Amino acid sequence: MLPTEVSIFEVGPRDGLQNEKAVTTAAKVALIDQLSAAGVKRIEAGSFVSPKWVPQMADSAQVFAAINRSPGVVYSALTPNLQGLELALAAGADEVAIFGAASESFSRRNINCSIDESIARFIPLMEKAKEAGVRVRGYVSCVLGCPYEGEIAVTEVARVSEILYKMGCYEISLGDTIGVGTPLNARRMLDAVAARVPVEQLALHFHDTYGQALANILACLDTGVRTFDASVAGLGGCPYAKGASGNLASEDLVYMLHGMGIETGIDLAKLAAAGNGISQALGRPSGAKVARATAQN
Ligand SMILES: CC(C)(COP(=O)([O-])OP(=O)([O-])OC[C@H]1O[C@@H](n2cnc3c(N)ncnc32)[C@H](O)[C@@H]1OP(=O)([O-])[O-])[C@@H](O)C(=O)NCCC(=O)NCCSC(=O)C[C@@](C)(O)CC(=O)[O-]
Repeated sequence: MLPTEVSIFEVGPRDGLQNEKAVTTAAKVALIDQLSAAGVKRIEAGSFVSPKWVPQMADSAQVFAAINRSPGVVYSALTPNLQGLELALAAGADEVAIFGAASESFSRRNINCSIDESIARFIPLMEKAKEAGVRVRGYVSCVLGCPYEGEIAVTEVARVSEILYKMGCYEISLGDTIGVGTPLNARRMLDAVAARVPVEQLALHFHDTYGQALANILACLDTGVRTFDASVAGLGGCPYAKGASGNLASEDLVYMLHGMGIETGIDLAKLAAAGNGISQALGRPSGAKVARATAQN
């Protein structure tokens, strides 16, 4: 059965802007404030990773300090280790996200350790987050393919997802990091993970490299999954995934869902304005088809 409402997890300020060189802190803050004003309730506002690895996110504490916190909005931060969690807590993040992978090669390139080592690193983070009363989301990258290893077994995706879930992550976001998935294999992957983690605790995170992200979501909509990650203006990619392009544009996802009678709580015109604003700051047109369509009218 199709849902009547879903939750959109906005990753543009983090997943999108982690790849952009010249974005000011003020532009990041303006984007986040426009997103909350558009009715977005879950916003990944930054990450507390090594500034040597991702200098674009080095001002995340300043971003958290400057945003105009809207009641009912959860402002989240990406954290790879205990050090990141402590910085995120000091900055006032409402929740954090750990990130692992279903590919050994990607794990090494992205966080400089094996999958097993990453899990060991997450244990003290999970304990400290629990103590602090902060919820933890878990990402699994490369669920439909890896830039270094190619195809990834769904059994490995399900294994890593189940470990993160059992460690206490309240939600597991399944990332098609390089956007190579197509609808039938996206559905097969989700079914395999949902056999080991309750489907209501899963989220889908599709990059749109080959223009398949909406089709993939459509193929998975009747499974019971209720959370979809997307990035305003289609910003995104991963600095450690060669060839990764932007995420699915939030505007295009909201357009499709509203057209199907599925509520998101988001005002599409305001969301598109937020996407246009950050695209202007980046000096290029928005990657959202909705933005292009409405600009022509
Ligand atoms: C994990 C590490 C830190 C390991 O990096 P490392 O070099 O192995 O770490 P280390 O523990 O040896 O520390 C080295 C230095 O980093 C510092 N450091 C250590 N941790 C932190 C921290 N949290 N915050 C700030 N500084 C930190 C630490 O203090 C030390 O500083 P130094 O003594 O050299 O001056 C590094 O590899 C890293 O930061 N990686 C992050 C890469 C990243 O952010 N990738 C993009 C996000 S993932 C993604 O986009 C995919 C996703 C989530 O969207 C889903 C999908 O699409 O698939």
